Amino acid sequence: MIFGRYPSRDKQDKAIAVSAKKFRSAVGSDTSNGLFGNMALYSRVSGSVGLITLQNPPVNALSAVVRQSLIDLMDRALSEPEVKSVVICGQNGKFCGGADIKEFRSDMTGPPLVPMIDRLELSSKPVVAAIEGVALGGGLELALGCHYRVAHSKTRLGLPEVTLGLLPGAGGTQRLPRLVGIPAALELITTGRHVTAAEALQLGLVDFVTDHNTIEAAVKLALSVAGKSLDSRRISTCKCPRPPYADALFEEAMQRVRRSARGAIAPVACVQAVHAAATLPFARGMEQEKQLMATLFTSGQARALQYQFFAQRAVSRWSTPSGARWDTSKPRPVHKVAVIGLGTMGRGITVALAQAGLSVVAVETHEKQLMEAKRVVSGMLERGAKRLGAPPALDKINYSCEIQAVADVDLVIEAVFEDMVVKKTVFRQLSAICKPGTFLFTNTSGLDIDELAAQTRNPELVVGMHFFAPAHVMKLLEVVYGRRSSSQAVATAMKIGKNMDKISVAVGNCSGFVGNRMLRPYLDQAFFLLEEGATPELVDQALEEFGFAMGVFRMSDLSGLDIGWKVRKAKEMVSKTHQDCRYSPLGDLLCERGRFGQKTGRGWYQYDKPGGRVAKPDPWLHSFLEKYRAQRGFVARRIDHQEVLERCLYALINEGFRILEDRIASGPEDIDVIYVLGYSWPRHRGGPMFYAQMVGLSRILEKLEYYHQLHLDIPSLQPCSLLRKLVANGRPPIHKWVEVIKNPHSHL
Ligand SMILES: CC/C=C\C=C\CC(=O)SCCNC(=O)CCNC(=O)[C@H](O)C(C)(C)COP(=O)(O)OP(=O)(O)OC[C@H]1O[C@@H](n2cnc3c(N)ncnc32)[C@H](O)[C@@H]1OP(=O)(O)O
Repeated sequence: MIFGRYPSRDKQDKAIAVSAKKFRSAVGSDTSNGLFGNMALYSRVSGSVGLITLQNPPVNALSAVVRQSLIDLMDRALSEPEVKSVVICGQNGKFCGGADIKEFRSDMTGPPLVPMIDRLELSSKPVVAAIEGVALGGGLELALGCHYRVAHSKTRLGLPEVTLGLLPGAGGTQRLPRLVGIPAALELITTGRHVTAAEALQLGLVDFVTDHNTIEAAVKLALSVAGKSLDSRRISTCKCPRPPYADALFEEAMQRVRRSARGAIAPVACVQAVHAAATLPFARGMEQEKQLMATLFTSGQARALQYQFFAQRAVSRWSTPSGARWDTSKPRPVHKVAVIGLGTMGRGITVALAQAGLSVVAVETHEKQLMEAKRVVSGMLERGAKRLGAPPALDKINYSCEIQAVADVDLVIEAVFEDMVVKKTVFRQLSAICKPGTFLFTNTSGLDIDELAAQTRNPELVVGMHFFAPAHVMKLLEVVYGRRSSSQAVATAMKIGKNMDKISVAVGNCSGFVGNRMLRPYLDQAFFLLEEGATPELVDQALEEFGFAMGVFRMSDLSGLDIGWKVRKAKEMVSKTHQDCRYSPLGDLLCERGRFGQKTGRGWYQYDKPGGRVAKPDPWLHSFLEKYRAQRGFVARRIDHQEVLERCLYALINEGFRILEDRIASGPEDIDVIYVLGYSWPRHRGGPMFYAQMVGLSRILEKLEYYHQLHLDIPSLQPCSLLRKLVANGRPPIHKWVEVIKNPHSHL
């Protein structure tokens, strides 16, 4: 099976995994001292080197038992007179993925990391870290407490705590700037970026990089430095290099994180902690780090970010209401894929597939458009390859004007225009042309998968793939199963998504699926607020202060008002009279006046020219809104940010509960991952469903009831029965909601 953007990585991992074992047997290690707590192994190698191997699969996280084992084994190495130096490594080719994040949810027990690392650094015998696979967070902080660091060339290193709402609280904020300097430390700690071994070497983060057996190289180094002075090797005793422009550097870093953090507090605390390293002695800097960490550790933002970390992993364990599951459904091998339609989405999908190592047949019916697509796709591949330092996968793609060219592929991704009639025609053609068993996937943002499947001979082979633009960049993929999609088709779509380096979420078939279905009531509320007296600026400001990258109107201008207009016209919403149910024609009226957003230079805002990007309030729009309100009997009133957030977000959340109730998403994590990765929901707020839990389900229910009473003609404000049920069931924590959904009589 050709799967994986990094086809050799598994092999490499396996090779590294055996290296510690092989090394021990090659040098004739003495493991008679046995295992300690099963979380770290001690052996003596090459006569005088104590080798400690962390053993906590899958990533050798520093759980309480591992920390205790490490302390015990270090004491042992120090007490054995034959041992002159120590090497620390991790089992299965992974040095250490950091602290055990699962432990953060409960009261922390076991020995704390900070004194453990301090003691390690104080050791009279040299300690060498043999770093393979990953050294992240507490794992890298452990390595920084060692006196030497040897890394395998394929290792990734970093301090990603900021992405979990924390800072590197085991001395990382104090040791890293002393080792690599303030500018690099600031960048790495505030972004959480992983660096390659080559970059780590350049920065001075590691002392030596090897392509061969890392433990062998580390032991060799340990033997050579035994007995030598460690004075200059203890990072905590080094002075933090402070460039003359340090103040400006911190000022600039603080401005940068405030601008980009969208309200997240951890990046700001990270800058403050590094500032302490630059200005205070080590011990006082550590106190500062501890204080800042204490605030972050118990914050709602940290809980939200850690929830999102696990949610992004949990979505791969998909299930459907019919009983299909990730662990019982096997994907079918796929070698050759066709993409039909090379517009913006088709091009991005082609790039993502080729980068994943798959052979692609790219089809566009008109020669001129095909050539243009080829030029653009090649450019995208070349730019991507330059970034990754790899050759571009140009030879993976064959271009064709003939749909017959797809006859022998294993899988087709149709990416033609978002129009049911056009897509149905293509599906009928595909069903006739493709070899038996070919999967037929459609890229759509909300069309009915069952209707398309009904055009084919084998509806079980049809699945929806909702890509997000740009398709080769965006991490999210909604995999949409229809009523008749086979579990193998779903499993294959999920696997292809993973190969394209995406986080795929399996969802059921309904209008708009999960993401766009929830967006509808959110957008409606924004329009209604304009009718009632708000301006686009006010609504956008409230949403951007909440943490969205862009407010709803700026986003609408960017993506183009005409897109939604076409959909509404197709659904005959524009021409229909809306009697019982409130409908705002504001978007339609703007489109009728040619105001499509940035592309026409006018939309909810004005721009200096068509294609301009800087949104400015538009006096024309304000007077248009005034006239509109007067004509339709709306009396403008003062609307504050709180109402904007409650109306827009609670309506969206309410739809999320309906989606759970309808079993379109199998759990709240699916919705939250979709919203964070696809709709710019602020990650530090976890996602809409996690946010609902943080706000309190009773409050959400109460507010929805309140607004629904005021606006009986807006059904989306009517609290859904699942929300009522959860409140009636005592507001269980988010991970227990599914029990209530599956068993409506549950009292948990
Ligand atoms: C007072 C406190 C003092 C000090 C605090 C120190 C702070 C830290 O160290 S915080 C942790 C910092 N580390 C990280 O953020 C790394 C997180 N992990 C990853 O980035 C990746 O998992 C990876 C290590 C790069 C491996 O990636 P991959 O091979 O793609 O596997 P995954 O699917 O991501 O993970 C496999 C499996 O392991 C679980 N896991 C990973 N890291 C941790 C961890 N640090 N703690 C607990 N569990 C971890 C992950 O959840 C997966 O399991 P699932 O069951 O599938 O969820």
